[in-house]
Amino acid sequence: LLCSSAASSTLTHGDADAPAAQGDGVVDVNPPRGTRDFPPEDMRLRTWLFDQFREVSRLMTFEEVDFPVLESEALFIRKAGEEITQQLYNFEDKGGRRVVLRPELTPSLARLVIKQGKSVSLPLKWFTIGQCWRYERMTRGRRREHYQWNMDIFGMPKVRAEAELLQAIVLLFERLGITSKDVGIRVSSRKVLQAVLNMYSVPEHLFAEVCVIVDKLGKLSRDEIERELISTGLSSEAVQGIIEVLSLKSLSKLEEVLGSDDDAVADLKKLFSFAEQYGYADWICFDASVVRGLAYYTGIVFEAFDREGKLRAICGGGRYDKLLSTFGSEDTPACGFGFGDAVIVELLKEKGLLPDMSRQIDDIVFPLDEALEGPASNIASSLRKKGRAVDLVEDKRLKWVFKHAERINASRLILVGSSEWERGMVRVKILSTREEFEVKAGELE
Ligand SMILES: OCc1cccc(Br)n1
Repeated sequence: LLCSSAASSTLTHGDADAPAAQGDGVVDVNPPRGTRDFPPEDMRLRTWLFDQFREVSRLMTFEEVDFPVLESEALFIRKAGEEITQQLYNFEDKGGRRVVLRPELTPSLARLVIKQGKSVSLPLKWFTIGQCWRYERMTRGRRREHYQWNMDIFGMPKVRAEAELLQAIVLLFERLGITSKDVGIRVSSRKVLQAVLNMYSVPEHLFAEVCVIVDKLGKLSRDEIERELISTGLSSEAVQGIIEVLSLKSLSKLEEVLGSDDDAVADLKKLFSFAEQYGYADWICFDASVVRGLAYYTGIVFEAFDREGKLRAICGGGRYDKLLSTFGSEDTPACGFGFGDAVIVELLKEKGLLPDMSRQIDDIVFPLDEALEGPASNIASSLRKKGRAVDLVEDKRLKWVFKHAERINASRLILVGSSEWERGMVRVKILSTREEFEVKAGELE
């Protein structure tokens, strides 16, 4: 199929059913820009990572849910200027419906909670792992898709929910061999910002927009942030007050500014005391500058970062008690996080923690001549029914079979040869010890 003259990554096509040709009749075999293929070795790594996500979800007794990658655009139309809503992978389907490839999972989770209505009892602890999309001008060459593990708790109004979610994140990191020396989790509350805006009588409807701007602290210059805040109509005193409070890194300082009976202070003190009991206090730190970039957060917010500061946020989340009413439903307290599949792999590479992802199988069954292909099928079949992963090989020279066994880390090589078969036997080679012996075919396990 490969066109001899074209580069190896292109295909020619002869027949009418072949994919539409581009340019001079060759199809680009690369996936669409900003997206990834997962050939076997990459897929083994991804499966391993997702298995860790699932195991932590099991330990935390979260139930897995799923929903379509395709969602109604209406679920993501928000006016706060978030990057995520400005890069919607949106289009009109053949029925004239406005749809999107979802950019995040929380709105779908919320939609499903609303749909389930009274049929579910609270609190709900749900998780999902799903591909999310954004259409970003490829100027920065960034990816347009990634997979996210989301853990969300509905119907738990107190900071117990945040404490549970933080434990899930720490359990995950520890399973991957990452320590609190490698990663920290910055924790704050949007109620801090709410308190400051109240001090300056900033109208409620500006809250989400101000959060989205303040989330760019550290990404944009302070002047740029101040300009954007002023452009929303905030006074320069309010802007200075926001910047000053959000630079606080100590909870006691925050208490001095906001007072002990402030909601944010009470929530955070409770959360940090829980952290001591859970045993993950050395992972978390108060940082008032954390607001996260999603408009719907209303309370505690958090994000995990690599302490060397080389990477983007590893995961992040927070409380969103008012999201459901934006979909016309009764509000239900809610809290969750998203954990992407890309930054964590960059971190594991940095730390030399990528697991060995080479193939491993149990047995290779190989008939030494054509007349024994039938018995070889029988042997392979019975071993598979006993739970052995069997690669049935034929039409190959024995030298190739030994190389193949090494390549795919087979534990045993089972040779079906005519002299042994006449006596009802097969020859077994244990590849790790080179041990070799005959076994009755019917007694192979
Ligand atoms: O984290 C924002 C985001 C959303 C969808 C796809 C990708 Br890649 N990144």
